[in-house]
Amino acid sequence: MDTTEVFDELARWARERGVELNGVAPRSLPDRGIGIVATKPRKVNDLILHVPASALRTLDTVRAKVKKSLPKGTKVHAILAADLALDKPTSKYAPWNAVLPSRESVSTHLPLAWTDRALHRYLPKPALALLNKQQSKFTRDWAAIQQSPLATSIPKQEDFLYFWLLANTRTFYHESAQNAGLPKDDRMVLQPVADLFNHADTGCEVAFTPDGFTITADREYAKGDEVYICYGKHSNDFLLVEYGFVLAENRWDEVCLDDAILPELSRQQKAVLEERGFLGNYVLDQRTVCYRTQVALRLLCVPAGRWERLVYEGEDGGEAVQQKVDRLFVKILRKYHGKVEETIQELEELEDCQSWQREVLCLRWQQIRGLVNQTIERLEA
Ligand SMILES: C[S@@+](CC[C@H](N)C(=O)[O-])C[C@H]1O[C@@H](n2cnc3c(N)ncnc32)[C@H](O)[C@@H]1O
Repeated sequence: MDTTEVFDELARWARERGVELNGVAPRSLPDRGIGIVATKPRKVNDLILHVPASALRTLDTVRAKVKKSLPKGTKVHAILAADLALDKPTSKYAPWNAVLPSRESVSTHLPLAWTDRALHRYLPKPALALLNKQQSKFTRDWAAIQQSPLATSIPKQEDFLYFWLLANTRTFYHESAQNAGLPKDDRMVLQPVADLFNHADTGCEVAFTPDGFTITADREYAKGDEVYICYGKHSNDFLLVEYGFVLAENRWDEVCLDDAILPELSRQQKAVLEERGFLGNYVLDQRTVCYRTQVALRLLCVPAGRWERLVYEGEDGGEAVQQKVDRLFVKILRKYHGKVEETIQELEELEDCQSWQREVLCLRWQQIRGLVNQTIERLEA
């Protein structure tokens, strides 16, 4: 079957299960696999997709054998991944499975699956922290599989990782009578066709009731336009680790400045900040420098006693302190800019990695450099 036939077959199969696609259809798109495109003009508030609860893949649709085999307390994420892994080509989900991204695509794009783990050291600090959390969850879930009778059916870790990452990138949060008693992070479901929408920082409205999901147009779409949803107000570090891409334009993006500011602080200053709950997690976005950063910079600019008054009595220290803080901040940002440049250069010279991985890491650091530059210019204006 060619791709058009595969998409037509999916749409037919989905409609048979009560899914309504109104003037949208899946298409292959450059650099982002499959996406959803308007097949006729769409107006604001048009209902473009409805997926009834009966068409969802949930804990309740998982084969009894899978559920029974896994230890009590296994996360729904792992259960769905195991169920996907055990699907045969003749599965009733075959037309849906036919549009899943390939193993190669997943292992190229998602950092947890990168075979060259040395590349992880080029992830910005928040991305690396997220990756480490993801790794712990995967290790826990893989241990559950290995302890169970499913270990013989899913013997290879890389196979389970592929399906685990599919579940990670394609599930939606859903509340129903069936999952009401479960922890929030276990209320995960897979839904056909809706899982083909790509992400933008603003997108169509996704809503659910116990009866299913609806996706409604957030604006007008011309025939041929790609229709996006927004997976959440995510930074590019988050998108890179959780979904394997970064956006060129992302109004929710932010940059962590810990590697710029922490080296400027003495051990004693770090202890003071730690005690007061202000050590680390310094963040810059397109418009603002976070309050935590302002607090840390003030400690570098005024005597400790005055700093206490500034922080605890809500004084900002006036124009004179702010100017001192801004001058110091520019100096710190310039130094950090140099480090970012070095990272970009190192990445550009990397040879033993896939070009996409080098490019996405370079792009991320170029975005960080851009935000740092923009802030220097704003402070100096
Ligand atoms: C829920 S799926 C969306 C459908 C997916 N494109 C596919 O081919 O099946 C999420 C995945 O789509 C890709 N994706 C979503 N939005 C993207 C975007 N704006 N740019 C590039 N890739 C995107 C990422 O690979 C992500 O992990």
